[in-house]
Amino acid sequence: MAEVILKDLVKTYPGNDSRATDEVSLTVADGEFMVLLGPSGCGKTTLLRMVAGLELPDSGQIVIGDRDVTYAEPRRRNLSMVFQSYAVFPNKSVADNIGFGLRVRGVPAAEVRRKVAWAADLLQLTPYLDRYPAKLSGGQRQRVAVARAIVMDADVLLMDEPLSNLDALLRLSFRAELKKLVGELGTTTLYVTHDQVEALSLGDRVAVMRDGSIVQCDTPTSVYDEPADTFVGGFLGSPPMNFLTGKVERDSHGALTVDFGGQSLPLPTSLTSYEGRKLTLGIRPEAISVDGLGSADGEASVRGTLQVLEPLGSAVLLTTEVCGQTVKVQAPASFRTETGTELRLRLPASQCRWYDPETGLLLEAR
Ligand SMILES: Nc1ncnc2c1ncn2[C@@H]1O[C@H](COP(=O)(O)OP(=O)(O)OP(=O)(O)O)[C@@H](O)[C@H]1O
Repeated sequence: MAEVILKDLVKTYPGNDSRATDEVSLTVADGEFMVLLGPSGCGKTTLLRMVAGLELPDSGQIVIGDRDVTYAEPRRRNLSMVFQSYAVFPNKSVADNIGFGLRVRGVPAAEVRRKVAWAADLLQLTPYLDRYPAKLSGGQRQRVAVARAIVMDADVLLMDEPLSNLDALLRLSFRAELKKLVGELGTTTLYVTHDQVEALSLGDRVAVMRDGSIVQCDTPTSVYDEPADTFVGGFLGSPPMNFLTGKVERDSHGALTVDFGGQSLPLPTSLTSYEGRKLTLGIRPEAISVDGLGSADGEASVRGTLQVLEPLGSAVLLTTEVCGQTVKVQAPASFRTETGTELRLRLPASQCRWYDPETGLLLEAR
């Protein structure tokens, strides 16, 4: 196990104008499960491949443990990788697949057998050790790929979308298995995904990437509850955070409010410097309560016209319109009302995040 330090990593592929990674710095603590999350093309895989030694950075530094491995060959980095494609050898049995790396390394046969049995047991593959991959399910095949990676006793485990080839149910069960396994092993892990639910469920911390940079790196709770900018708030969550832009104005009593076009909310006192300027409110669909459904008194509210009601089983999703802007609300499963109805949407101040609409950055609101 080891700490991984990435410092100012820049990578530009030949023929591309923009940088695939743009001065990315990140420290992954010893034993930490770090998820790299972001949309397609944001540079996640490039970053992982540089850590693995499969790509060399133009500049910057990679330190694993106490060694600078920036330009070290992949096999000198003591890490193992699990890729999106199962990448198991079709002509080798499960046992031979799992033990392959150890045999290449010259580990004695008895030791290989012992470690294969250990990994197979952990990943519930013992009954399949003599089978060939063609006769395994997708989930079992992916477990073989993970088993092959963990037997290597690597300092660092790198995983690139390891669950993306699995169907939804398998993905869900294997995600939980993987979380348990990596937690037990305590290996420092870098895990790439574009699936936000996977990122939130697996990561000790999540580094959210955009256009070659890390925009926010924090615990799943923090990136979800306090998105550092409107991109992160809009990327995480299904449906994502609502954004409503309004102008800071004084009402008839002289109090500063954010006016969304006929309806307003009180302005947090720390944002009075925004008088006369625009502000964007960010609020999660599940943080909004609909009038009459047990919400506390004294909360600020706006009126929203119900446009669509979608029952989702465990909740209903309401699409409402507030001053010409769309606001999604997650209401209890039993909630029913006609479209066109005007609803009172309560927005607890503790759940409201405020952003500068020009920079998209989170503002400290008190
Ligand atoms: N071998 C390559 N040659 C040229 N450009 C590349 C190469 N690999 C990646 N890129 C470009 O670098 C940028 C980052 O790609 P990368 O694969 O790291 O993104 P990603 O976030 O992992 O995306 P995905 O989720 O789609 O795999 C993209 O613009 C991509 O087109």
